[in-house]
Amino acid sequence: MPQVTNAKRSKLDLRFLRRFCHILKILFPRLCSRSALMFLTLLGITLLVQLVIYQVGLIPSQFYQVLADKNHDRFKRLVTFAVLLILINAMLKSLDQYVCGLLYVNWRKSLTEELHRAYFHGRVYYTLNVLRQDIDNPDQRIGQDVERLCKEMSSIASKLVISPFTVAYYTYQCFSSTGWIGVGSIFAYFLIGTVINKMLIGPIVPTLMEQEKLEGDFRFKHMQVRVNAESAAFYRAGMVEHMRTDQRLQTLLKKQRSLINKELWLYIGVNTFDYLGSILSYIVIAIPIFAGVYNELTPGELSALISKNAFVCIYLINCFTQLIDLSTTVSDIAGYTHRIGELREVMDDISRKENDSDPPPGDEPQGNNQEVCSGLSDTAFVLDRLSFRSPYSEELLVKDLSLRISQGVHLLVVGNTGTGKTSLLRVLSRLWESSNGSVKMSTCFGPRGILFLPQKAYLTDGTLREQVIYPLKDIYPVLGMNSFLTNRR
Ligand SMILES: Nc1ncnc2c1ncn2[C@@H]1O[C@H](COP(=O)(O)OP(=O)(O)OP(=O)(O)O)[C@@H](O)[C@H]1O
Repeated sequence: MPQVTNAKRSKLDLRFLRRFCHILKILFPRLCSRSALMFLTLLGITLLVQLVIYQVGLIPSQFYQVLADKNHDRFKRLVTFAVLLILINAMLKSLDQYVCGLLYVNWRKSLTEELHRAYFHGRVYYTLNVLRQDIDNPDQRIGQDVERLCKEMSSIASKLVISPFTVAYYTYQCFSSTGWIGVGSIFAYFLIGTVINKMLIGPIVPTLMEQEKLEGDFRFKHMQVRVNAESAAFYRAGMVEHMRTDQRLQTLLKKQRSLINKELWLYIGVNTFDYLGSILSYIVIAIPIFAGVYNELTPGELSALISKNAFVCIYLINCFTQLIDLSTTVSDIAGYTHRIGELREVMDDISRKENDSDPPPGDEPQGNNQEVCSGLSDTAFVLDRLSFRSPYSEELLVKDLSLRISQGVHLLVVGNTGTGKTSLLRVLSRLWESSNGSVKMSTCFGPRGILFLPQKAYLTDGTLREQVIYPLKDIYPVLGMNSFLTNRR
């Protein structure tokens, strides 16, 4: 199987950016879409949170001053003000989490619906699940990977959206307090941290993608047992199914361990960066103090100033460390983006090929030669020197078959198992392409034309009525079926 875990495909590279931008276009279809409005609301709330946080951050320095002056009245007013700010902060942060939740649901809806549109278009779901082997677990990608991507993105949305503003504001504040040396050293520190983290994320993204594939394989095994529980029970196959399911679990756990091992280095990088950052803030503040810039201040004023400067420097470093802390989330997002991007690309490719080989809409289907369905007709199919083989095999199953299939004429196809009886129906219904010759379909698919009954009965969800009229959504206005092709032997 061509590996989707191909390292070339799964890095934080241009391909990732292209795929991510494509997903963003789906999440924000228009400038005034619901998601865009929610995003703007989030931006507003996060800006307010930052304003309040700034005020809260200045309170300790005011406490130093008030306590040094032993001013009782100002102390009481300051306590009331601090409690009020904390209450506002708590409310705004809760609102921020609430909007993030709504954004997540909205994004998941948009992305899943878009993937569904491509998946159920024409015969894409068949080709993807049965004939294409270059994409693993499409169901998991649509069901789980989309969910996780949207969750991770919404969890970092507010941090990312606010970071340009906070970085700009606290850079200015830090510059006013510590000058170029402070700001320069903090920026250099962030740059080094980013480069190291980018290097540490590198090996994680492909491993995460492999782990997601194995996760899908494991779930698929359980689904297989669930769907075929009765058949397995007739065989008394519990033991073998147990062994095979455990095997998939072991492979998955092995990959998870390897991922955790690789993540250890990233965690070490992130945590070292966090704690070194807190020391850096004091070094930055110490420089002007040792240089004698604040020599004329009283001890009380100096404590208040150190507290205020420490707050702005620590906050600027904190803005950067928060961005670096997002490394693990970014590596997850990159993995999911690649998996969803691959699925979209393969589905688009299948759709394009189907559109190229199918007749234009309105003209019902045909084989390779694109002849037009001419409505109701006595003849269903005309096969002219038709040859076909199974996918991935060079050996012809049927060679030069010429045949007319008409209404009222019974036709029995016989042959040993595996000789291509069902495959003939696959070619007639355009699930498989023919190798040579042509199939002319003179009537249409559906209750007024041709209906294929699959070899294995498919009972879908829904009422009995819905089962009977399947695959129609509603009863056809006038029932008139020209012909049925049944695959019963
Ligand atoms: N999805 C597939 N991908 C690749 N090869 C396939 C696929 N489905 C069937 N084949 C192969 O095509 C050949 C013909 O299979 P087909 O199902 O048409 O046989 P059949 O005559 O209908 O057999 P049976 O009577 O057992 O249903 C077989 O060798 C089978 O392995």
